[in-house]
Amino acid sequence: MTPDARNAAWGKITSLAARPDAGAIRALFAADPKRFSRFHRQGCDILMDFSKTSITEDVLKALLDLAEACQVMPKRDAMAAGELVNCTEGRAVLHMALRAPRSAGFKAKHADGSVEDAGASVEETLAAMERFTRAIHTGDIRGATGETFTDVINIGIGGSDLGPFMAGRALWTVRSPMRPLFLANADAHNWEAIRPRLNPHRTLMLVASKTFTTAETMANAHVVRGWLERNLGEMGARRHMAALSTNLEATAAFGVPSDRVFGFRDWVGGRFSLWSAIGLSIALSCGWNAFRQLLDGARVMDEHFLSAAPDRNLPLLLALITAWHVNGLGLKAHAVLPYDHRLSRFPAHLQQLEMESLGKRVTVSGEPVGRETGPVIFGEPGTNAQHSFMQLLHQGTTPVPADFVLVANPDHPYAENHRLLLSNGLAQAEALLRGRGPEEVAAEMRRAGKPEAEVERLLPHRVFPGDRPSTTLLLDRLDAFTLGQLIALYEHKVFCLGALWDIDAFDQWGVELGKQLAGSILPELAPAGSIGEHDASTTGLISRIRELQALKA
Ligand SMILES: O=P(O)(O)OC[C@H]1O[C@](O)(CO)[C@@H](O)[C@@H]1O
Repeated sequence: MTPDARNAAWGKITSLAARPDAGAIRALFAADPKRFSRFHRQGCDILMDFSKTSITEDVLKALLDLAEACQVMPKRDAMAAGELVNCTEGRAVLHMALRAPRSAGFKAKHADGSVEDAGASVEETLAAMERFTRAIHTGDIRGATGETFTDVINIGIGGSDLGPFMAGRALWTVRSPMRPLFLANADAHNWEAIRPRLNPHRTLMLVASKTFTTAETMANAHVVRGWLERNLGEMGARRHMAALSTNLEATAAFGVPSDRVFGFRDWVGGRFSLWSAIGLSIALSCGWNAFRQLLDGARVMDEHFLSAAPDRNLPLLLALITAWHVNGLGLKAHAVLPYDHRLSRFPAHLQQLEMESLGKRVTVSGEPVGRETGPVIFGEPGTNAQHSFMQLLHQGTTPVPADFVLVANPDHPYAENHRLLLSNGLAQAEALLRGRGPEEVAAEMRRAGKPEAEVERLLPHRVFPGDRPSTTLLLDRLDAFTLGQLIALYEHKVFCLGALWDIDAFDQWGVELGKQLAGSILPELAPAGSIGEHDASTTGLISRIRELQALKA
């Protein structure tokens, strides 16, 4: 497809979105009693209902034409073929290989022209992870003082924390084999809050870092290693360590025994790495079988993504809905609302997955994108979200599209609570759609006996505009298998958006400058450090922090 075809396809989206009724969702329901059946799809174990968006048959067709013009599916195939789709870093992108059997034949191409059998290293690492996990659980591997391990602390940040934390929280139950703890923040208050809950004799420390150079992770790793050494001695502490990394030299230099290092390859991006060795905390805390099922769930979503027709392809459709909202309707934020408390870290995971991937302003060839890219992603589990930011979604000036994740069957016996939860999730989506007009509000106030002056005064405040879009993902149950599907669905959505916008969704240059500047500011915060050249605000704040610290000293 030529750039002209792409521009024409984008132009079609713009013109459909410019129609005066483009955002009128209620009218679409009124005109079409079959709207739900027309605009929901089932893929694997996930039902996706996008009937509560303003997408019509015309819009859907234009969006699918856009996907074709932007060559989303050929780009998908290039990713699966191990091409260097992360072009700015010259890397293949093969998180799909992490959950595929070796027979799937994933091959990673490298910038030097060599080709790697991706499945081989995946198979080897998974086997090592399984042996280690099982040996820890049976007590064949014990701590320095002969006690079994009860707690696993994952020390990592970004993709080396958010994915495992999210999945671990979703799958862990009181019957699970080990208790997981996560140490991410450079702020040692994080460690101070965790430390009293840990017994050094029974704690296994995982240093999770793709690069093994991330400042926060290495600072925390030194702190926790120091704590273990004080309690168990230097050699004893080594028996409590493992590393999850691509940087084997650095893990050795840190003192992690080589049989405790679980590697992965550079074709695994940090925010896509929970399926790799980075997921070891999930296996240890929730059990090997749970981790395996998580991978299997992701694999079935991969197969769906790789084979389903565009019109039935859940990740592509989810991406196209976002493109409609962002590029058609100009909506620049997006809420994620899982109505399942086990998914409470899912929005945090998606914040990184989506915003680190899609927060880009130039195309793969370095030209300005020329249109909006990744929206701001935020979220909270329902019903907590309702008592937090939902006010803005209902009555704020700009619509914020939302994804509701509902789970039909819980894993607890409190059926009443679950009905309450689901009724709220459904009601929020319904309220966003239907709103509440002035007649309805006035009638209700009059029925409640409010004086006419009061009705008039409060009416504008109590009206809900409605026509606010949402998409609902409905799962029968949440377990490792369906969670794997859900996470992979969003990973592939991100890929499709990257392909539509022609950006590199797999690099993250935007995080570099802050890291470098922190490196120069660090010595300047020391009492005797000299302050270098900064803007006046930064200089003023550094001076003031030093003054405040001097007063305390
Ligand atoms: O696993 P590492 O190398 O410590 O990196 C942690 C995180 O830092 C980033 O590179 C930038 O924030 C993320 O992409 C990554 O997930």
